[in-house]
Amino acid sequence: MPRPKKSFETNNINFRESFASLKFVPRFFKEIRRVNPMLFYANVIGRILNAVLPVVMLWLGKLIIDEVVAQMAAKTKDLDHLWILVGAEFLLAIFSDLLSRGISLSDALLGDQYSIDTSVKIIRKTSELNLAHLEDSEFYDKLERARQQTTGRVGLMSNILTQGEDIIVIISLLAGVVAFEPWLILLLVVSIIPTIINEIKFSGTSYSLARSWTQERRELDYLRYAGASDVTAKEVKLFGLSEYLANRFKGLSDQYYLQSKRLAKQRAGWGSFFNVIGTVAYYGAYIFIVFQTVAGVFSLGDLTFLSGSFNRLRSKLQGFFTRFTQITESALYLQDYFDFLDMSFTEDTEEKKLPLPEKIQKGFEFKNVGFKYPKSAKWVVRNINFELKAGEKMAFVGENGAGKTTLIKLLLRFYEPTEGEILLDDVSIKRFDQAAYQQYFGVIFQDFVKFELTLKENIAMGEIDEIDNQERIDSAAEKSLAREVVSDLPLGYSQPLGKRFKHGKDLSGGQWQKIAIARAYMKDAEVLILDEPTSALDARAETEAFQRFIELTEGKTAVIISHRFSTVRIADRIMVLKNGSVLEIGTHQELMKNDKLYAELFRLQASGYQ
Ligand SMILES: Nc1ncnc2c1ncn2[C@@H]1O[C@H](COP(=O)(O)OP(=O)(O)OP(=O)(O)O)[C@@H](O)[C@H]1O
Repeated sequence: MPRPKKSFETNNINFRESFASLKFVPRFFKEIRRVNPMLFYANVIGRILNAVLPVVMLWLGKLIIDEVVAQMAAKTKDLDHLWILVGAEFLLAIFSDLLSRGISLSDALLGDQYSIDTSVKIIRKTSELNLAHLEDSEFYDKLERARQQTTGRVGLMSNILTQGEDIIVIISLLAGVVAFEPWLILLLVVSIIPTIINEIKFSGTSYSLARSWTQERRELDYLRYAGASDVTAKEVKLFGLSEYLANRFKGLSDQYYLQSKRLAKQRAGWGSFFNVIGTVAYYGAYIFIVFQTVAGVFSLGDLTFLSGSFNRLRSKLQGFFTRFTQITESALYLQDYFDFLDMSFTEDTEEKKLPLPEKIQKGFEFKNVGFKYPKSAKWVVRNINFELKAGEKMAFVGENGAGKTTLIKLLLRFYEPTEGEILLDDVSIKRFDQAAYQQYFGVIFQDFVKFELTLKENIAMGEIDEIDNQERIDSAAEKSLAREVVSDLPLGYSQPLGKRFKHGKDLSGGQWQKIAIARAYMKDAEVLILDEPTSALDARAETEAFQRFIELTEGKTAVIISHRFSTVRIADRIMVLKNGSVLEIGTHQELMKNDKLYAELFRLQASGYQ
């Protein structure tokens, strides 16, 4: 389906809004200073020194020329003073060069450290989010904007510091010019006004364009990934999707390119026009200075000092305003970043949190639980009533989309029920601290993560603090049948998994699952949840894995979701879900006797094996 043409003008940011974003700059600098205080202060001091150098150099230049002219006219020449001046200028030139290099170096180092710091902050913040955020596309846009510009923020730092430096340069040059000829300031103002108008005109436009395209940019990233990644390569090749994906990518990028080009052309066009006006004003001033020199009011040294100062002032002021727009624009990204860091994910209940029971006494109870996903009007589950008793092994079965995983997400407090409540030992689970409560569970989801790290790390992810506890890792691998995977691999536990990195080895679906199950055993959790963890195991391995699971989790509470009835029947009780409601619940024998959906599905599967 062709995508409608997109315009960004509707949400264009104006100058006032751009200006307001500057309020984030102090916080930004506090963060940079915290990253490396020594380097930061060295940078600032270096810049202050660097700022006074231009006017000192110009002044020295003027003194040298005046001295040369005086010596030319003198009968007996005495060049000592002149050489001192030239020597001083020479030393200053070397110092200035070293200083500039030192500043660039510290900019780069500070920038690198700051960008590491922000990336770490973003990763940490993302872990505070709940699932509702992570499944919300608007939220992703925010995250994308916060993540973007990590390097842009580094540019922002040096831009702001340069701006401060330039303010000192401008003040010192202005003081010099005013001391000679206050009149010139008027011409200076005239020469600079066009630049200001130009900058105000375009302020915020690039940011607005980028912002209005956040979602599309994510789409472009995705298309790039879908078209060129090891994960999708098989299907892209077999179904011949490469052209389709490339064209879709190109179509969307071209739209962005065209808008961006239009903006760049407008900017360049107006910029050149205003610059011509500025140059005319500058030459007006220059002619004035030349006339005054010819008339004998100014010396030759004054001429070089004034024309040099005026020219520098003009370019510094122009740079000041252009940079100002760049700064406000980057500060808008800064706002996105701080907005993201400041997002509050704490629950709004003020009630004091209760301590979790050390051992579950009674178990969990779902009381009239109903749930709709955020922004969805559909009840995914409703009127759910059941108990998951302490120490019980319960299986959830039901057709695709019946709501099994959703119940698990509610039990884990990834979402709050829309109606009803869930109790743990007769206390609403909302009363416990969320993070502590979630630590209670060891969970393997059907879409568990295949970390492209070493095999050992993949198992240890279940309880990462125990990564050096080889005994525990061995035992988890033993219990989950992952031992044989370890011994099959040339590097054993140190084997990098996946194909992304050097020496990486990919595993079969079943081998990955065994490792994921080991992760669950790694954690000595009160409650274990396995959401279709054995779907890729062969029949023998699956039966063995489940038998072990039941034996090894003796006394623990567990929920298993599976579509294989031969497995499910081992559970203490089975809950059958249909269209978001509990259809029946009981032991295998009870449900067979009931002769409803469970019995029907069981027989259907059993007949398939005959
Ligand atoms: N994040 C979500 N946002 C909106 N709807 C969702 C979301 N996740 C699941 N659903 C919907 O909720 C319903 C139940 O999904 P759920 O994953 O709980 O089913 P399931 O019984 O585990 O299915 P399966 O056996 O296929 O894994 C489905 O109709 C699905 O479309």
